[in-house]
Amino acid sequence: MFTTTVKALMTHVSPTLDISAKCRNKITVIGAGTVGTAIAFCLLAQKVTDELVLIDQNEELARGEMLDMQHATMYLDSPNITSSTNYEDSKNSRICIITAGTGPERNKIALVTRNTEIFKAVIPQVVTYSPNSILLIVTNPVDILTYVAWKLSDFPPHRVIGSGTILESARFRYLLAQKLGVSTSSLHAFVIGEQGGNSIPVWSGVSVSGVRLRDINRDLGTEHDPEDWTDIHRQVVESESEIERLKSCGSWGIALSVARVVKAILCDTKECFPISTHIKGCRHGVDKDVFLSLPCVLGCQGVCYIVRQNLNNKEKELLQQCANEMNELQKKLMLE
Ligand SMILES: NC(=O)C1=CN([C@@H]2O[C@H](COP(=O)(O)OP(=O)(O)OC[C@H]3O[C@@H](n4cnc5c(N)ncnc54)[C@H](O)[C@@H]3O)[C@@H](O)[C@H]2O)C=CC1
Ligand SMILES: CC(=O)C(=O)O
Repeated sequence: MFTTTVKALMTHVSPTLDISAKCRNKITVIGAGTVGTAIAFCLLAQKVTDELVLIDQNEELARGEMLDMQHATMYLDSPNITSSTNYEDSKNSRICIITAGTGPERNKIALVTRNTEIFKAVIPQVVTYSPNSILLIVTNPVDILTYVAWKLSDFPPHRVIGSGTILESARFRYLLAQKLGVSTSSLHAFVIGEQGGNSIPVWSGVSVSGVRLRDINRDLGTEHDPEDWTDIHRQVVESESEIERLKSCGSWGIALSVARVVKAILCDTKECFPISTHIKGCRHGVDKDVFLSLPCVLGCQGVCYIVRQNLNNKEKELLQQCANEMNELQKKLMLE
């Protein structure tokens, strides 16, 4: 390992540490496509990790992305970046982020089936080499694939997280902030439930500096609202297809969102994010083993708490409906 030149240059003082004995923030990103690479780059640029592994079945792609990032390491405090097709290289990761998947597919059940097959190849390998890791699923449809990852890994639910509606919530906050003329950090607003068209905007909780907009406008987010604030959620839902039309797939929004989630876990910040989690038994009347988004407090163990939002009856009803539909779809996968 130590070449003659290295030995001549430095005196070796400490014993070489077993890799697992080091204090680690090792992150593995599986899927070195557009989204996986953007996530990897954000993690490095924001100095969330200094040890990153890129895994993809396409060896050349992963290597190309690795080299490109390695060439920037002098500006990134010299992180350790590797690429591989071999999961052994992901050994002892703290967090494994899964973005591996197939290309766009309009038929949801066909997409779920294809990506479930990919997960059957990926998840057991991740579990073998990083049995104590936290899984962070990004591949779409993200909620049901988070369930698939939970089933295949047999990890406790707090260690299986889906990016869920984190991006929808960021888009919601951005558009609300634009309309209100305040910064995104000055308002609170969540989109919960299932990622995509069935997502639920929690209008009853939208607030600026603690002032609830519903206390000012009782019809906010309803069909009776003359100001038509619901249009904002419509724009949130349409963002995915609009970006897909314009640049094939969004990457920066999801990448920065995921980087914040990873930082919350590694640094045990207890920050709150709308992410996909096992919501059975939360107090909104869901009794199915489904993964949907609710605001969660994240720390070094993964999901520490699910925040009990004061949802109104309509919002609870939509969440329960989502859970029932998700459960029906899950049965078709026969993973029990
Ligand atoms: N949850 C969210 O909010 C968002 C989710 N996504 C999803 O992220 C996923 C990735 O998107 P892109 O990066 O644009 O796709 P992409 O096609 O650019 O990358 C996917 C990568 O997965 C790799 N892959 C496929 N099967 C594999 C296997 N068995 N083992 C290892 N690697 C494998 C492919 O070689 C490819 O490089 C998609 O499912 C997309 O819908 C994208 C944006 C936001
Ligand atoms: C691709 C996707 O999930 C989105 O842009 O919301």
